[in-house]
Amino acid sequence: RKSKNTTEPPVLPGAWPIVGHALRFVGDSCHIWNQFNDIGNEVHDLGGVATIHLGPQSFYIVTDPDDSSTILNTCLEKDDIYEFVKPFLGEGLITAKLSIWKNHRKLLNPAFNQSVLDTFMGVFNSQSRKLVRELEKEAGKGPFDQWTYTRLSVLETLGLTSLGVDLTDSNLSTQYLEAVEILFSTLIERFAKFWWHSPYTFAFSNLKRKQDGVIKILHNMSNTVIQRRKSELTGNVSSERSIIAGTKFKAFLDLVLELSAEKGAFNDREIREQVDIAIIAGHDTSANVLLFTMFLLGSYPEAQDKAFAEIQEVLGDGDRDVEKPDLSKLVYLEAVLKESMRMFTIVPVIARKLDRDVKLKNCTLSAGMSCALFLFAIHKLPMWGPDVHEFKPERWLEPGRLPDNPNAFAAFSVGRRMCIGKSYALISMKTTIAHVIRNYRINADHTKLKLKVDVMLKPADGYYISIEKRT
Ligand code: HEM
Repeated sequence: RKSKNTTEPPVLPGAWPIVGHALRFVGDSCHIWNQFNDIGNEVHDLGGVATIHLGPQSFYIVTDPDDSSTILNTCLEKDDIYEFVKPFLGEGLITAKLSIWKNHRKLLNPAFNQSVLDTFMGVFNSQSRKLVRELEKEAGKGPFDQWTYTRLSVLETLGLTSLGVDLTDSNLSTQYLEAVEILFSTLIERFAKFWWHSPYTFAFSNLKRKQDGVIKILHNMSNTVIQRRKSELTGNVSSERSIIAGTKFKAFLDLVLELSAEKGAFNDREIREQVDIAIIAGHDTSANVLLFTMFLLGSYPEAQDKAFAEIQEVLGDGDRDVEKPDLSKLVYLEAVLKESMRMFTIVPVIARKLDRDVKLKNCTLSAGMSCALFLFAIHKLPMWGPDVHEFKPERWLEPGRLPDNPNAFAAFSVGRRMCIGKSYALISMKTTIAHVIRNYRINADHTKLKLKVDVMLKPADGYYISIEKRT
């Protein structure tokens, strides 16, 4: 494409005729993750912004935190690459076109208000206790994969809080979790094969047929959730939680249903899309951060001892619930979570469509182009210090240890399209870890961890830890 822009960023060396850099991505999801890392380093060496070509398509890659923040604050339109997931998520918040997103985000923000989140503390505690009970069967028995336990727990918690439905009794959740994994693997396979980027070529692939099958299972889950909640509300079974006591706020699904019934804000398809987004964005993210965090605590016994000591100091020796005032006192635990998200940025890359020319520090990006923001690479820049590759929760607490740059941490993204569930995630994760660490000593070995990117960053061979009951 011809651009009038004369200050374009450099092209990453090594492009081949016609295919450009696409051959770098030929391989499995571990290989793709390794390529992301290498490309992140190469782009950093080129000044933090560069262009890559995947067949006929070109992407800017950005690893500079200030440039990344400029883009995220200027361009709110999601890139065409998000079209891959639209058969599943439609115009839900994550994938929505800007014109739809503006209105929907404004309508849905109140469902994540602090007053709503406060009312979830009971569920966060009871679900964490349930997880602790479930884990008991693994205590003292050597390494096990904590994947199923934690993801199921987080999914059920999301059901009981934002969605207002009890999914603890159904095997729908287990089926759903398996389908999500398959969907993510099909998305990354499509990304790696640029000739399938076009919906016209993709339509003829076996991969598309496989994807359609799992999307049916995923939509079955959201339709079931909506039906259950609707019938509960009509039967007035749980009208108590429908309106959060003492506030004008409602939890997510109740708000969506109310806005639909009273203001026609969402049609049936849009209700399902919002529920799909809430489930996928709300469970897989927090569950992955929890899994990586437990893994890291198991690998760094000193950090685990410090976290345990803090939990005992704040909650006492007994077994009481984590309450709202405790959350702000669990400062080391918060540092552990942030450091875990820095080390393992589970949403490693996000992308925007540039709807205007964007002037950055050393170059200007052209309107109409795609731009991938390498959040994981920002978290590994030399500005984090010589110990950038080490797990050091202390860096979040000791003055002068963090980069001066406020854009250096972007695990929840930045700007107006950043994560709507950030506070929900932090509160629920803190509560869960506090209960788990209070009950078990974790052991793990991070040196054996092999990573892959399946849309989200994940371990290639499972999240193996072992646990011992604390006496
Ligand atoms: C530790 C956990 C989480 C992490 C690291 C995380 C990260 C992110 C990131 C990086 C984005 C931006 C995506 C993009 O620009 O393409 C995002 C968006 C979003 N997240 Fe989260 N998230 C987490 C938890 C949650 C939870 C618990 C919920 C809901 C209950 C949630 C709901 C959403 C939604 C709806 C969006 C789209 C926002 C918009 O475009 O307006 N997330 N999240």
